[in-house]
Amino acid sequence: MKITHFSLGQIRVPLKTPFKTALRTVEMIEDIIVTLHTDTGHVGYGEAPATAVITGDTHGSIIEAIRHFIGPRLIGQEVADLNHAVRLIQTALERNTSAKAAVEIALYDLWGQRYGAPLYQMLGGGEPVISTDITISVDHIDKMVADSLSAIERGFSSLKIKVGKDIGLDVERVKAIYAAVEDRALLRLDANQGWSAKQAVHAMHALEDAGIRLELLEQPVKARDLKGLKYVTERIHTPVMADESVFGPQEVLDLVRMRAADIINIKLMKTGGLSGAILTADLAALYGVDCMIGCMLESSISVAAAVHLAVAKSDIITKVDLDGPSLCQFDPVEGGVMFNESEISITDAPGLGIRSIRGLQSLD
Ligand SMILES: C[C@H](N)C(=O)N[C@H](CCC(=O)O)C(=O)O
Ligand SMILES: [Mg+2]
Repeated sequence: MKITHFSLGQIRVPLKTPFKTALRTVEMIEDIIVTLHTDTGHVGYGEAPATAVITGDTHGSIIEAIRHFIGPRLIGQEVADLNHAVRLIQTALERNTSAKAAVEIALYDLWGQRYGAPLYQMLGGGEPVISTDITISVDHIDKMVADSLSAIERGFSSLKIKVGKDIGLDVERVKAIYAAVEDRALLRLDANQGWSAKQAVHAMHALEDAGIRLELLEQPVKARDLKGLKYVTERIHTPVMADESVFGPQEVLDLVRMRAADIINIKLMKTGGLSGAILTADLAALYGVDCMIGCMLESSISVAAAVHLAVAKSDIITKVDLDGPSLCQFDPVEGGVMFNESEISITDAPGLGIRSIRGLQSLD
């Protein structure tokens, strides 16, 4: 099975409710889709969101990176020579992790199809069912409480509460949600870099002293502020997770050396795809650092790849934040992974199992 050509497209999927974090507000997923075609008639699909505030990737940079740097290198490559093709992708240009991730995902999709097996089996197997949390956007307190209760009614037992907008209000937000939810869901906080280290410690002490038990606090301080992250980690009881501070293996090593956080959030769009995510997870495991698998605002194309990885690495990846598809008004994918609110399951279909993508607009 050889890659003959590639094509680029875009999907637009409105969100059920605006996604609001300390970094940005988004109402629609508008991701770039890459399709790899082969001489056997098989197609592989990948997806990249333009999360400029985190990865630096824009629609323009993703298209340019794939069209002129990464895609042409894959023409004529044998899918079975996976490691060689991955190397071509990863060395095509610096950074551009979302563009690399999209192409890698499409390649791994083909790799599974080449051997007639679902991707998770190719990656080592596992129980093909996982459950995800759901994000509660930062908003007025009443709205966040209502959104949390509605998520519980939809069957979610783990809520990722976005904070980081206003320190005083954030404490009140979490207290109100905690009281309303009672013990029906586990709460995770994500400040998306919105606090200073001192503010984070102050806020978390206020919550901990009030008897509020939280599963973890994600990325309280600026991405580059590893000293600040360490300052927070050393002073609060709640485990601290690094997200924007850790893209791949290099940052895992920095984090481990400094003992700056307890957990890391692995995302395919930060690692440049599955190969980097596997390396990152294995390295974290070597140092006893717990892992979450997360996503950006992605639909069920690239999130499917993360699901396959989560299943195959469930011994290392113990926390799941793959709620992108649950935030969408509709699923643009025919086939593939089944997203049913908090429950995510994988069928026996080879690769990612994607049969077609609805509403895919060509960019060629
Ligand atoms: C969608 C996911 N639950 C999430 O919250 N991801 C964010 C970044 C998403 C974005 O801004 O596109 C995170 O973990 O920080
Ligand atoms: Mg985060």
